[in-house]
Amino acid sequence: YITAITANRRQPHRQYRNWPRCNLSMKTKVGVVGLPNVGKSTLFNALSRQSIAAAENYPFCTIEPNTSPIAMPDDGRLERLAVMAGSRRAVSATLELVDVAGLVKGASRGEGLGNKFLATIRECDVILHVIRTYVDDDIVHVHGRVDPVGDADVVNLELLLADLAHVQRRLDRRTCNGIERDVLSKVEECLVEGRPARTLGLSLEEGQSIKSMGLLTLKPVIYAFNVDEVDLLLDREESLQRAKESMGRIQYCDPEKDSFVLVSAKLEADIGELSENETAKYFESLGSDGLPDNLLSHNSVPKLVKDMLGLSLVYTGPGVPASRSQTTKSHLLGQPAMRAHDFAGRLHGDIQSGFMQAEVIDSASLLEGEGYAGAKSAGRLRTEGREYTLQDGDVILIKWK
Ligand SMILES: Nc1ncnc2c1ncn2[C@@H]1O[C@H](COP(=O)(O)OP(=O)(O)OP(=O)(O)O)[C@@H](O)[C@H]1O
Ligand SMILES: [Mg+2]
Repeated sequence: YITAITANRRQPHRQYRNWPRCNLSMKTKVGVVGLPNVGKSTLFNALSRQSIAAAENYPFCTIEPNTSPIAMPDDGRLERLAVMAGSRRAVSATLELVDVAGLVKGASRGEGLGNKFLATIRECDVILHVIRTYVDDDIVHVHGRVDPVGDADVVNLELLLADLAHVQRRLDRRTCNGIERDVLSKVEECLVEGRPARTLGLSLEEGQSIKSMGLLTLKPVIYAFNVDEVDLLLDREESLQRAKESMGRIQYCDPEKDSFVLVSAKLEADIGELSENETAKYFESLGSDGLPDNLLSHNSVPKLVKDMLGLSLVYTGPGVPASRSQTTKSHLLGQPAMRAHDFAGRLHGDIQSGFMQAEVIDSASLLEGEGYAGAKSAGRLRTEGREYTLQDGDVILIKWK
């Protein structure tokens, strides 16, 4: 194996490790959220490059959440490193995508599928908020009109109200004391003013004290503007401007941290079913010569998630089991980046306890040169100790006894 791993610092407590009924999945989850029938399942299928989720033209098509792993794109580094290392398999780091049921006005009070799907979003680490901007009279819009900013406001307000109710319920309890009470009071004030909790910029300690609440408005948000295929292909600049302008008008958001991406879920779903030849013809019929790679959602969205969460890809191998190639949550807690010694623990307890030193080189310079042995004889490998902080794209070989 050669494996790409996103760094984490924590292991579940030994006592819980094999406890089947406890959800201790440490994968980073991306929740696809939005009004009914806006294209969430279509985008989910495009991102997972499979047709897992039913995506039909009627609201509440999705009820039970669908989940699928999505690979972290890395500009082909993993594949090239695997060839260089002569690995039989290359295992990419993944994120877990969760396709949630549509949300409607009043969801925080239990309307629509209400609380059930809110619980699903609580378990996610990032929200991918799908907004319909394409116009198609045949596709039902629950409000009967296409209104990206209005739609986003409805969803954001529901998330905010759900958090407010959740926080107030907790504050009513006598067991809520000390730092937890202080932080929740601060959050309550912020929510009452119509600002999501993430605008507070809580410290690490403050964040930890209310972590178990799984507050929805504390999660980073990426807005996915689901545009018409022609707009994406031929009017990209204009669509981008329109999306930027909409971002400026969305309420109950964090104008500084929230980010956005343009997608055309329908276009990607369509081309996913065509052969290469048919795809070329399809683009020709739309007056375009193709879709640049960086516009495909499975390239753009995970990259954005990676940047927003500050995840880093680290390569290791051989001998590391594929199951270790998981993207984990601990980065999200704002902890300092991972050190070589923590990383060794991620691979195996014995490797951590026997840690001697690490040989490190960044993948770009390794791929430029003549293989690992070549890099070593040219003196380009660094020897680092246990305190070394891993950088994005590092290739690391840990020596242990
Ligand atoms: N960019 C687009 N242009 C045109 N049609 C689209 C686009 N994206 C999605 N659609 C269509 O919208 C319809 C609804 O899509 P989908 O089922 O993915 O929505 P959803 O948000 O998952 O709905 P629900 O909340 O009911 O599960 C489908 O018929 C799909 O083909
Ligand atoms: Mg759906």
